[in-house]
Amino acid sequence: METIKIGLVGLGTVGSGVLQMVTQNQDKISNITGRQLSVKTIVVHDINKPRQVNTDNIILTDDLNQIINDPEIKIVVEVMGGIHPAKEVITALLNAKKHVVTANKDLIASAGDELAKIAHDNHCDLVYEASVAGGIPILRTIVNSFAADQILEVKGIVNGTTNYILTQMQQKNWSYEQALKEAQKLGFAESDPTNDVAGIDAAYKMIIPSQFSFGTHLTMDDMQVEGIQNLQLADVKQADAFGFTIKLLGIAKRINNGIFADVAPVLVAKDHPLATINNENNAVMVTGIAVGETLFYGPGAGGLPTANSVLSDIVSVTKNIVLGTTGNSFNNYQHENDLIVAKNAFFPYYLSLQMLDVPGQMLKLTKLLTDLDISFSQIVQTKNTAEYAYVAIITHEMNHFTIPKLSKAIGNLRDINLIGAYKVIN
Ligand SMILES: NC(=O)C1=CN([C@@H]2O[C@H](COP(=O)(O)OP(=O)(O)OC[C@H]3O[C@@H](n4cnc5c(N)ncnc54)[C@H](OP(=O)(O)O)[C@@H]3O)[C@@H](O)[C@H]2O)C=CC1
Ligand SMILES: N[C@@H](CC=O)C(=O)O
Repeated sequence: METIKIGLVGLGTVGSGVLQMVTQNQDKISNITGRQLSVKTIVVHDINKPRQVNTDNIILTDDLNQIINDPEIKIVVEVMGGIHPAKEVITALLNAKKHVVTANKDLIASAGDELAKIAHDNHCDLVYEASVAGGIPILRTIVNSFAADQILEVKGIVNGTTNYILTQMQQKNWSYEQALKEAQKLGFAESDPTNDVAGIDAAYKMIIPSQFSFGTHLTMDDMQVEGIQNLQLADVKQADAFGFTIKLLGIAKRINNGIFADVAPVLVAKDHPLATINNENNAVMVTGIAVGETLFYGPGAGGLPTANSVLSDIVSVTKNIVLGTTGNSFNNYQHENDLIVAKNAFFPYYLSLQMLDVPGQMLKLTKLLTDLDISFSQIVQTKNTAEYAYVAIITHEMNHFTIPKLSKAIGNLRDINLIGAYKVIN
């Protein structure tokens, strides 16, 4: 049987999982594709670093040219991460007529269109199933299974690290720092976890299925992005008392002819399926006009789950090589949407405030809310410190542009502070 040689760029959490899966699943892969696959060369940053996987009979190098100039290597997996030099690496690989599989959401969200054109011009495949929600096969599902339906909304938990942290904080009372450290040890977090906790990793990921779903390329500037770094344990507990679990959610929804997209902590009703997604697991809910609500669940991070998505891409590229059908875009749907439609987005909100505990304060607060047309269904006031009270409110549906107005109005006061303002999903 003919063998297709593979190159890897990166041998960390995901690269090691890919090497392990290619080695251990030979029989099934060759049965399906009619080709043997074997990893020939791996490019890493530091060739002297001890490795947790067996690299016997594999060339381990820090020189990308050993892949670029090797005509035997047809498919290259980029799992080094980051935007630079990954962009230059993938460009060079495509120009050298290598098919590329990547798990790099930062890069695909930022420069996916440009790289797809380079791939097309070189008759090469560029595929990236693992870039969104790790082990959940969501992108190919949207391409194939939602090909004819009109997608109205894609929302979900698409960052494993933050979901792991929130779960440990909620269920085990771990501190934020303790939970983050463990997520790093387990290989879920990015090498610099800032993007995870600040919601940026989730925003990069939301850009990709949004493009597949709505045909419109969002950029980071089209989205409001808020992470979990400022989330207070008091709000986690109060949300729980109100009957909600706080999750970092990405939401992209069609409103009239436009798209609303953001990433932020959201209070999710405890009986909503997304509230039950714990640890590093992710879930993506896709709502189509014809099909209604669908939910895709699985591990969103980790070596082997992510490697499984990479392997599904490798198998698909291999089939294309065998059939002579390489060079087609992963996603073909293009559609003009107005991106600035967010003014029509309405949600109930959870507001938490700290205010000086003196007579007349509650009246002052409710007047301030009324002036902004904010009405509410639940309000709780508890003693916080000797001087201050903590107030938590669930509002009726309101325009999300009201939040900056509220923040500004409260910012002018000395005796009331807005601590948190999070959307609520029932
Ligand atoms: N970890 C996860 O659960 C998931 C990760 N991803 C994505 O997969 C990609 C890889 O992530 P992960 O495996 O966690 O990352 P790691 O940090 O564990 O591994 C990165 C690898 O890339 C190598 N590398 C870094 N810079 C260079 C360079 N300039 N030249 C050559 N090699 C380089 C490193 O080499 P060395 O070992 O010598 O330091 C290392 O082997 C990222 O895009 C990430 O966002 C996607 C889904 C899930
Ligand atoms: N750091 C990411 C890894 C997968 O994309 C996450 O935690 O989800």
